[in-house]
Amino acid sequence: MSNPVLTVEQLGYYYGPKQALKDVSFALDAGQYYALLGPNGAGKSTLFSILCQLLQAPQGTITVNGINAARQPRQVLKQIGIVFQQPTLDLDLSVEQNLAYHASLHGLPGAVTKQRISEELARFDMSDRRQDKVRSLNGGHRRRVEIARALLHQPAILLLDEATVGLDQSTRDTMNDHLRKLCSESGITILSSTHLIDEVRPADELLVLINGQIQLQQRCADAMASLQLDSVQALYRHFHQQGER
Ligand SMILES: Nc1ncnc2c1ncn2[C@@H]1O[C@H](COP(=O)(O)OP(=O)(O)OP(=O)(O)O)[C@@H](O)[C@H]1O
Repeated sequence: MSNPVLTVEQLGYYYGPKQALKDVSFALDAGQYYALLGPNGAGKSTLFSILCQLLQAPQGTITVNGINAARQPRQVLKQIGIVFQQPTLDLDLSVEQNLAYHASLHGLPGAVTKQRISEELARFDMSDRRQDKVRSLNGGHRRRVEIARALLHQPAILLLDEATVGLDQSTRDTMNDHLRKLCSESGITILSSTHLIDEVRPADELLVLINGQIQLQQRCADAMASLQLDSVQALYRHFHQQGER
């Protein structure tokens, strides 16, 4: 039987009269890469803001590793790492200082912090940039540091909100390779939102969110096969047209 790391049930959210999420339900398994695909305005950022407790949903239930987020919010936050759409590193601090600050917010002791920083920077091939100011890094390397930072407290789930926006194609490809490897090697679950169809790979688990509603949760290749569609683009078009109706 599957034992989901994250369960979302019947989530709803409104901005005034505008309903941004409607009856959103899904479950994520450990060690999988999930692509959350949806056009601008679909509700991806709203969903992420609720998952990391920046917004409170008036409807629905979120459970992480069996812990109810409404009842034990801090316990759940410890299980979640997030990289926001907008960069949030301090450009005038070094890579290490940025990471150490995050570790202190999570209450990690000094020795553990040093070791985790070494491990995460090594994972992203960034060890030699540890003492450099973030300002001196290119966009792709800054993103790597943000992802390393989000992993320092060893969350079960990593949320990436359009994390590859603004990066060139080859940097995006490298980043996407890194992220899939992270899931298979470390057992972490990644939920990565994007409106870029070419970021989704046939082996990914796919969640399609349109107009605040989940239209599909299935392995991308399986969904293509069952609908007899020959590309991720065609699959997305299919659900986009359905969502517009
Ligand atoms: N603060 C807000 N006040 C009013 N409406 C909002 C607010 N934030 C988002 N919305 C609306 O809620 C809906 C969902 O927005 P959201 O930003 O979650 O979508 P998204 O899929 O993340 O889009 P994008 O890819 O453009 O970031 C949209 O219709 C948006 O206009």
